[in-house]
This record gives sequence, C-alpha cells and structure tokens, in this order.
Amino acid sequence: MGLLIQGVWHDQWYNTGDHDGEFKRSASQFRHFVTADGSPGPTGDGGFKAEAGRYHLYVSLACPWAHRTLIYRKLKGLEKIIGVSVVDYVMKEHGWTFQATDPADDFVGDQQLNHQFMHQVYTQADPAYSGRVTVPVLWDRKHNTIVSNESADIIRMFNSAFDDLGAENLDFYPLHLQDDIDAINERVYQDINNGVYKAGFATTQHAYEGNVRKLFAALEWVEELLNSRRYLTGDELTEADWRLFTTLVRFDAVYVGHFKCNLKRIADFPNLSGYLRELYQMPGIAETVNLRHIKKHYYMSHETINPTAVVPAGPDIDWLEPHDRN
Ligand SMILES: N[C@@H](CCC(=O)N[C@@H](CS)C(=O)NCC(=O)O)C(=O)O
Repeated sequence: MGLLIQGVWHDQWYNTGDHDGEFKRSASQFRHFVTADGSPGPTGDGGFKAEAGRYHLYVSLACPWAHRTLIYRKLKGLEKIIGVSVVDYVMKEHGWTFQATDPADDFVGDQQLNHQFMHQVYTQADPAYSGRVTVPVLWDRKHNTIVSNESADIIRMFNSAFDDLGAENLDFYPLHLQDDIDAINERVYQDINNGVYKAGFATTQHAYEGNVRKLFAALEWVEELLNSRRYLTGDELTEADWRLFTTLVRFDAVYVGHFKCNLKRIADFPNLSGYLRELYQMPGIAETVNLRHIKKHYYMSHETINPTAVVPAGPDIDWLEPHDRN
C-alpha cells in the first residue's frame, strides 16, 4: 500500500496518527463526467462524450467501490462498449498490480495500457499526480487520461450517459426518488460502506468502538426500513440498494472477522440477509461477485491487521437459499 508524490511511488500505510487513530478516506481527484453529448457534468471539464469503445474501466474484484461500477456495467448492458481491466487481489508495496498471484486468474492484467502497476495508469494521466492510487478508474482512450476515479460518479455516468448507444433502459436514479436516494446514501456511506473501514482501520480502542457502534446502529436502521419496504426507497430498486449491496456481500466473509465488525453477522438480521440474497440472485449479479478475490485481498494485503496473511476457510454461505422477500 502506498501513494504517489509528484508522480513518484512511495510505499507507506495509511496515516492514522494525526487523527486520534481514525481512518480518513481521501477525496478522489479526477472528477470529470462522461455525458451523452460531451457537455460538462456536475464537476470537472466537458469533452467526454459517450462513445462505444472509447472508455475503459479499471477495477479490483475485491473492492466494494469498484464493484458498484462492475454491477452497473453489467446491468446496463455496457460490457460490449466499455472494456475492463482487473488488478490482482494482493495490494502491498507496489499498490495494485497487474501481476496475477494465482496463475489461474488469466483475467488479471492491464488490457488497455499494458502497465505492470496501477500507479502507472495514474502517472500516464498526470505525470505529477500526488495522492492515493485507487480503483475504480474510468480511462479515456481518446484523451489518454482518467475521466474519474470516483465510483459514486462513475455509476451515475453508466446509469444514463450511454443510453443512446443501446444501454439497457433501466434508471437507478429516477428523478422522483433522488432526494430519498441521496439521503439514504449519505448515512449508508458514512456509517456502513466507509463505516466498516473506519472500524477496521482504527488504531485506537476509542476510534474502533465509536465506529463499530455507529455501523451497527445503521444496520439496525436499515433492518427496520426493510420491514416495510422491499428496497431502501420503497418498491423500486435504486442506486441506494446497489451501493449498500457491495458492503453487505463482503460483510460476513470479511468485515466480521478482519475488520472486527462482529456485534452481529448479516445472517443474524432476517430482513437484511433476505434482501442481500435477493439482490445477489438477480440476473448477472453473481458473476460480479468474486469471494475468492474478496477474501484473499483483505486478509493478504493488510499486513498490519493480519500479519500472517492466513485466509480463513469460512464462512459457508448458501447464496442461493430462497430469499423469501416479496
Ligand atoms: N472514493 C473512492 C474510493 C475508492 C477506494 O478507496 N478504493 C480502494 C480499494 S477498496 C483503493 O483502491 N485503495 C488503495 C489505496 O487507498 O491506496 C471511490 O469510491 O471510488
């Protein structure tokens, strides 16, 4: 794990020392938007028009943020027009790499730029880049640069910008639900999506306790919401659900043990566990979930948390068990 400083790679772990043992996620720096006509989006510059074959997505199958973008690429039917490159699951002194630890993973590699390391993709976009080298990244082959390294923005682009190019007619951010989605996203992001990291990367008891309690209070809140609602905002499946899904699907396999989020498992919440299975069982979704990469990534990459890099065998989860939600 490391970062780029003025385009030079430095191997260093997250610094929690300046924040009382709290993990602070840094803001994404490439914030342009692909739009149907190339006009500027909510942030960044214009000039990124939706075109078949022009954009390429870099992901880790382990990463919950990158996973959102893979789900959208699948559900919106964008696989033929947006290529993808997958990094290896081990992220250590070189950060994300394109060298497969397991030779059977022939899908690991940089299909677009042929680099060895993800940080080279960043320095190709900006030779003086300073900051973390994160996935996902949406690459523009035309301008030879990064459009965005913010998953929340990339899924909004995938949701609508490619609709004239034959994308599936599905809208996960419909106008009438946008306020509800934004409000739910905010708490889910702070306390659940990022909450598991804030608990897991905390380096003081105090920081850990505060974050793990908030996380479980938020899970109880969602459990309660799902008593009366099929999905987070009601009857329609939206962006809010997919953003929660990628954390839930990793929870019992990784966050309970590795990140010490162990007050309960998702399996112990009747609504959340049925809801998780319902989403998992939707067409195309299971193909985006690689629990081998997920488990190996966390347990083998975070040396300060799991120095032996031993990966636990369980839990044994039956994803295809009926979800009983209707
Ligand atoms: N805000 C970003 C966060 C992405 C992110 O933090 N990705 C992690 C992987 S799960 C990463 O690449 N971390 C590498 C690092 O921080 O050095 C997004 O949602 O796109």
